[in-house]
Amino acid sequence: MGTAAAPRRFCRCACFCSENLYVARYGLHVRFRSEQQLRQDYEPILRSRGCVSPKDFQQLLGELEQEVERRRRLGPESAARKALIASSYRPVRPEVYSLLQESALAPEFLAAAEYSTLLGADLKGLLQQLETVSEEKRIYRLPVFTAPFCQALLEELEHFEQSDMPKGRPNTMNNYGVLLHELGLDEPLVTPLRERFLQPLMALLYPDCGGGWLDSHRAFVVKYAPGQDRELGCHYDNAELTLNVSLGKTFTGGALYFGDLFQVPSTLAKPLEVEHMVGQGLLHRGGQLHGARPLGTGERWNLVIWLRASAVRNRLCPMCCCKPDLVDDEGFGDGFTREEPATVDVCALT
Ligand SMILES: O=C(O)CCC(=O)C(=O)O
Ligand SMILES: [Fe+2]
Repeated sequence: MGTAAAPRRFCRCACFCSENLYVARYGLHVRFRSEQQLRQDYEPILRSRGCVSPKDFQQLLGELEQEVERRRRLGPESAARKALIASSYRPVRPEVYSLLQESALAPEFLAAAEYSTLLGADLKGLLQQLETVSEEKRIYRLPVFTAPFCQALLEELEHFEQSDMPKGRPNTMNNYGVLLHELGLDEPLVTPLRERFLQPLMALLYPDCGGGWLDSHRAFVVKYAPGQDRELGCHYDNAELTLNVSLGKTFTGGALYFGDLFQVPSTLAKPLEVEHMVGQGLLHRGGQLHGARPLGTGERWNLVIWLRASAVRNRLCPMCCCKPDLVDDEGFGDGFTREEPATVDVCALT
């Protein structure tokens, strides 16, 4: 008789509360453990970016302390929002909450995923089904959803955005947007998309970055509009791999730019500019430095899926670049696990 496998517990790395804190005013990511450490590590660069007076520094310190506190509370607060949304939010497009159907996916995406599952499929063959945006940076593009599905998802996200429901924000760099798991879209939409379609594709495209070992994700929508967020600073994702799908609406500007991998010391002197194409998704390595140029006109909504492989990140946390210091977390946490993923699910065979 088979016993249902216990749901896996995911963790985050303790560095979440001390590393990579974003200070928008000075366009800087900092490590923050104490005032003394902050001064020691960042005084010259902060000064060069306009943090000059003692008052400036005290203000920065206060903001960092607040950000650390916010990060500490994030897990439980997110779970509470999710529960409230599940009990009292009324979707406008309920069909996007039903289990992902192939009819929601672009034929090109289906074909590429299907090809990837074939015995004997190889990278060369798969590349014939995708657009190579940059061979050197290993950035690829392909249509992901059908136009009607994009439209339905966008309507639903906008309806939620305008509702009075509490909203968690994607990250410290985006103040607008939606976390898909809080909305209840992980189970019907993002997890099946990852497991059935993205996994085989990523296994061929990025076998060396955990593409064949994806076991969790963090999915969110970023929104850029006049008077709201308009651009995104240069960063790398807390993910092994990323899918970024342009959902619309109509807009100008907002192109993505890509530099080198964050581990490579470089100056971002000649980044690669990549325009969005509505309905299409870009695939890139999470560690590839990137950002978004300012929006010109209109509104830009993108679905971003940070794909994670515990087998890779358990060895080295991409945020602190050390062996992760594991802390139990809600849901997928930050994709770390205490055990390695099993190659064979023995439980399911008993
Ligand atoms: O603005 C975008 O489309 C990129 C978003 C992004 O890179 C991120 O949220 O990690
Ligand atoms: Fe990103």
